[in-house]
Amino acid sequence: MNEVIIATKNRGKAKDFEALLSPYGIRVLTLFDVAPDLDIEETGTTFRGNAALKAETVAAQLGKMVIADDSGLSVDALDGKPGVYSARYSGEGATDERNIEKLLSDLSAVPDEERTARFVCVLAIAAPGTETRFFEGACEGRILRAPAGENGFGYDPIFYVPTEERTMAQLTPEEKAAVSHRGEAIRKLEEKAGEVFGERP
Ligand SMILES: O=c1[nH]c(=O)c2ncn([C@@H]3O[C@H](COP(=O)(O)OP(=O)(O)OP(=O)(O)O)[C@@H](O)[C@H]3O)c2[nH]1
Ligand SMILES: [Mg+2]
Repeated sequence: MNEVIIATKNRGKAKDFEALLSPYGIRVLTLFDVAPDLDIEETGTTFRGNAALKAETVAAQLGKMVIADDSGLSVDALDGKPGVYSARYSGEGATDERNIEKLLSDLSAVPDEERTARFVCVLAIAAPGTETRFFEGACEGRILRAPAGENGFGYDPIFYVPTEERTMAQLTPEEKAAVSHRGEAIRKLEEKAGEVFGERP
């Protein structure tokens, strides 16, 4: 297993996967490499549903094993929002910057001690003729009042990780991999690598 197809068009996620999988000598291919014209509408209402949709659509199209990641930010003071809508939170033409702006504005009246949140990641692994499998991870943190840090993507600059005493965007890719929701999900997958990918010869 030298290559893994991740059914994503999010370059930030792809970088996270590269940091997570390069230590194993695994090269990451994304939809930009294998199916650039494919746009999958995320019609699900759960991370699991959307992860399955993305992985199964691409696996069926390519006839190969494919991993998809559906993930997002769940903010307690907003009853779990933006959740599965994290990428689209600021509406049509959403960007990471606009999503951050909207979230900070929605939370402007929320006191520091009530700004708890978690990142959630569900990985789905699909292959033709097999049952799709799922691996989940989460990372607890707090939403700051202003961005800090240049690394990562999405909401990373406003997501403070108490155990690291920095935002997710202030961590190196390796540090993020060690504490992130995506890292936890990948490590759970890894424990089952033999079952998922087949035993190495
Ligand atoms: O700061 C962040 N650090 C992270 O580590 C992270 N992981 C997820 N997110 C947010 O949740 C959306 C996923 O939505 P999502 O799973 O549909 O992915 P996406 O639409 O961006 O790409 P694709 O994989 O679907 O092609 C992303 O866009 C981000 O807003 C993150 N934000
Ligand atoms: Mg998406």
